[in-house]
Amino acid sequence: MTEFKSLYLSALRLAQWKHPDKSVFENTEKGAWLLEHGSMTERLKHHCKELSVTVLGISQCERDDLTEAEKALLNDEACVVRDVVLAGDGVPWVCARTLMPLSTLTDQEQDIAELGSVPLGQRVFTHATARRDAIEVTSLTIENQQLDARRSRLWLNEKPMLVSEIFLRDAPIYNVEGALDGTH
Ligand SMILES: C=C(O[C@@H]1C=C(C(=O)O)C=C[C@H]1O)C(=O)O
Repeated sequence: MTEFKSLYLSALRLAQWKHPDKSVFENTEKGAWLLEHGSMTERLKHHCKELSVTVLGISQCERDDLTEAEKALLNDEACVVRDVVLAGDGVPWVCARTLMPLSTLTDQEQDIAELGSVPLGQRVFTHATARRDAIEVTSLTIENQQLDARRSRLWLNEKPMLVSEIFLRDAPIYNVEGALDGTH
């Protein structure tokens, strides 16, 4: 799993995010994935029998270690960082890094820092107040593979988290057949 931490998570940390050009993504399968406002977990589950989450690490990121964009999108405060790999039937599909401000992890949201192998989306999107905004995208070339990635802000009880996801080479986002079934 160290490959994921060094290769993919560091690429996510250094990514240059861009606002998606709707004309490029509108009515495309890739756009449907990258601009998904609902649960990515649910979307991925439609393409496998079992979706699993492996936690690569839980750490703390001090305020000064956030980028200016991360400070602006969050509450400009220290965060818990959750690094995971999501796998469909054992095949790694998404590497994800979530910044959770300490003020988000309060009251009913205290448990989110200790989700373990429960997918974050499964916890967040069962709540009526859950919503996603500030979706940005990029393309990352890692080991000669061009991979799609996105960053978005999740809100739960009006408290933010910033989720970055890189879609690994076997992810269904790249599966043209997946577009044929029209389900997700
Ligand atoms: C935010 C979501 O949760 C997914 C699961 C994650 C986790 O368990 O840490 C992180 C990012 C997402 O791919 C989602 O399903 O939309």
